[in-house]
Amino acid sequence: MPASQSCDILVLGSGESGKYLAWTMAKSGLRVVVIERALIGGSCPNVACLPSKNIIYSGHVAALARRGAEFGLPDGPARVDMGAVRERKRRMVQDLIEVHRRNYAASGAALVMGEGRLVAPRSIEVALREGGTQVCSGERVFLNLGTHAAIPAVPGLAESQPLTHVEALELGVVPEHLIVLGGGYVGLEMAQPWRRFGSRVTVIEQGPQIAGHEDPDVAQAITERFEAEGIEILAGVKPERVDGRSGDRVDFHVQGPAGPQRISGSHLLVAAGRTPNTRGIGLEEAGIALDARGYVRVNERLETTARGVWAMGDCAGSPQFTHVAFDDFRIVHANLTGGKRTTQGRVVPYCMFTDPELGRVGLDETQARKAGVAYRVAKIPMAAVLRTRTLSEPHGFLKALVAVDSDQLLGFTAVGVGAGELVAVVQTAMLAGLPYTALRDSVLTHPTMAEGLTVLFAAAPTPPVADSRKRA
Ligand SMILES: Cc1cc2nc3c(=O)[nH]c(=O)nc-3n(C[C@H](O)[C@H](O)[C@H](O)COP(=O)(O)OP(=O)(O)OC[C@H]3O[C@@H](n4cnc5c(N)ncnc54)[C@H](O)[C@@H]3O)c2cc1C
Ligand SMILES: NC(=O)c1ccc[n+]([C@@H]2O[C@H](COP(=O)([O-])OP(=O)(O)OC[C@H]3O[C@@H](n4cnc5c(N)ncnc54)[C@H](O)[C@@H]3O)[C@@H](O)[C@H]2O)c1
Repeated sequence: MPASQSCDILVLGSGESGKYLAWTMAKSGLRVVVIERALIGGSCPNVACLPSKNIIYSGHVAALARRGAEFGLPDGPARVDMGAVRERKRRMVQDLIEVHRRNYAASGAALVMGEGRLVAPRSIEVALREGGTQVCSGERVFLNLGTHAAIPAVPGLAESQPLTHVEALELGVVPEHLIVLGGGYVGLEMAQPWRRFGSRVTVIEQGPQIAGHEDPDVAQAITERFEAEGIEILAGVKPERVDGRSGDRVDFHVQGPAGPQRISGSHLLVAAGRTPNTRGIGLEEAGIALDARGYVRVNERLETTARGVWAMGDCAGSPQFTHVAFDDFRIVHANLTGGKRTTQGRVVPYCMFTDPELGRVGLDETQARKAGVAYRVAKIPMAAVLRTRTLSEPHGFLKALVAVDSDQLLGFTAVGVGAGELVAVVQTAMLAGLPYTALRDSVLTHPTMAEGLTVLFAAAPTPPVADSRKRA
């Protein structure tokens, strides 16, 4: 390997945006180099979305097995073999890595394994994994650095060597009592499978509710289901101190509404937000400005403050979803090839893969009120969607916000089975500019979850009905 090499396109980080840019540009004939320190393909296939959904599904199967008698089968085995659960996940991850390797080979993009550090705006020194260093320079440089789990400044927390999602997804044992710090996406998605594998689980959340970015009825529906499974939720508590070591014994001291409280567990998982991987790698020295939270400062075309340098995905402060990181790639690619795309106004749906799932697109009530947008609400319980009766999964609700002075769809929230798939249906209608009545009046297949949208939108109050409207 040469001690230095130059190329047309130099990508630091092989995450979702970086790898697609690399493969696409290499296929168009450009010389492309990608520098990656550890995760071929980035977080999503290795340590985040896909392995977590794999483990979550094992938890789902365990929960169903325990409900076997309800479905006319003898009770399933109570014991879960965590080694086998982990093995299924590892096989999937390994297969995905192979798919990535093949994509690199087929595209012609070079993958250099090592830790990169900017030594000039468009030059990166790589501490190679195999030993030694190499300097790579690019005509254009693309940062796709991602984030890692933040460790809040709670006394004793770092010393307790808590698990993050990375280590939790590699657990080969069922913790006796898992304490989860943070009741957001990662905390909630990770709390439930371990409960289903047999752990006692306690979630500690400093905000007044779990799923803090959602309407209170969403948080309430998820809390009810979690508590029904025996997950203990402590919301609105202030973490004060941690004693002990995760994997052995941990004493978590919090200040709650009823006074001080100690939660003792065997393992501690931190799921309290993310920190960008931008520090200590020469970005600011190379003229690439960071914002106050350490994310790379970019404009709506994802250009950084240094000429010829772009940032994409989580590290650029984009909404932290793989589908957004992918769209960041599309925006940059479009602009490099004569198009004019920006991050402005894009519709970003998401799904939290708890059971019940939470799917959302557009505004919820809290956001609409805050933005001063007048709306009417259609809301039905999931039990009104007949498909949920066939599945014995009647929990949750569907809720849509529709404009007061038109039939425009403003937003949609689904809590329940299949929520993530339902969101795509409403999102498509929103992107097409369809009125809500188009979904209400469609002939949708019976009995599907999507059919529930006809029931939901039939429940939308028709203006003018003064007392069924809500105004900001
Ligand atoms: C547990 C968990 C579950 C999630 N589930 C979902 C989900 O279901 N759906 C969803 O849409 N989103 C999910 N997310 C969010 C999603 O994983 C991220 O938004 C997405 O992976 C970000 O992609 P990215 O390309 O920005 O960064 P990443 O995929 O993190 O890629 C950055 C890459 O840069 C490399 N790197 C960093 N610094 C250097 C350096 N100095 N030198 C060399 N290489 C470097 C890293 O090793 C990494 O491979 C989840 C996140 C977590 C933590
Ligand atoms: N299904 C998905 O799409 C999915 C899944 C996982 C993660 N993600 C992405 O990853 C991002 C990060 O997820 P996350 O769960 O780490 O962050 P988050 O922001 O979603 O949740 C963190 C939670 O921890 C709480 N918290 C922070 N500090 C605390 C403290 N000291 N004590 C108690 N509680 C504290 C916050 O109030 C918040 O509720 C998400 O915002 C999301 O974009 C997406």
